Amino acid sequence: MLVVEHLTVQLAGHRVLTDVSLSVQKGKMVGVLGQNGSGKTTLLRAIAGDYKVSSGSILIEGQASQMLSPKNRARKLAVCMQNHHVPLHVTVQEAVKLGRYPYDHGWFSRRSKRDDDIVERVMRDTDTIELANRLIGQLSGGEQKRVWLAQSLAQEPSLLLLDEPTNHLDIAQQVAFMNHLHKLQQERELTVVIVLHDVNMMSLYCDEWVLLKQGQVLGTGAVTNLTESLLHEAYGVRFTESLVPPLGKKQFTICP
Ligand SMILES: Nc1ncnc2c1ncn2[C@@H]1O[C@H](COP(=O)(O)OP(=O)(O)OP(=O)(O)O)[C@@H](O)[C@H]1O
Repeated sequence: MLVVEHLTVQLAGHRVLTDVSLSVQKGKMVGVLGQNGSGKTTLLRAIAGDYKVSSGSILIEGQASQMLSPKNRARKLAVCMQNHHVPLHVTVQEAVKLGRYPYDHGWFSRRSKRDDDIVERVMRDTDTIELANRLIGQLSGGEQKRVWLAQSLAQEPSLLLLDEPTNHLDIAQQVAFMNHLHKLQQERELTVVIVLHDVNMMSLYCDEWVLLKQGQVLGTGAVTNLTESLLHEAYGVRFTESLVPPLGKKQFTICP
């Protein structure tokens, strides 16, 4: 579904990503990990077509990302970055409707019944329907994040790129957000690439991981293959790993 091969990206004359390769199958959720400045956001932005690629290739459903028109790209992939633009004065419903822009035709295009149905459906799926008439500026951080997820889903993407979507959320809100995302991923066979700082959250919800260090891939694989020694190599911090029996998932404890 997504294939990145030997990707190198330079920004302001500095090489930020070097020879990055990864491939993500349809319907899988991949967690991108790594220290601050290791290149996680740059990788997402390069996949989203925001950055020029110095060398290598990015294929989305077999098509070169760079060759897609902005509207075509927006029908295939939706992006929710850390610094998501927040129009505080619009209602939740208006904000979600903006997600239908890839399907507009011309300047004065009218929204169809299908557009309205999709907006309603994604608002139900993300538990934002009750907030429909509230102003964005009056929502909590967690509620706002669910609205951005709804807006992204309104694009009907097959690929969703999320940059630290649970940042600044309390534990309950983090779990609620990840549960929503996981359910949607399963139900719609959504492919998700998600940047997370929380290794344990990644292990609980993702199918695979990619670990970056100084713009290069230190390792990648199924969640069960992530090890304390790789994490130590990436972060310089010691971890001990344990298996949570009912879930069959690894969790990592920091050893200061
Ligand atoms: N537009 C830019 N121009 C020049 N350098 C940039 C630009 N954006 C990022 N960088 C540099 O590229 C490197 C990787 O940045 P990036 O934001 O991708 O890291 P990150 O892993 O997402 O970090 P964080 O966890 O702090 O969000 C950093 O050294 C950063 O300073």
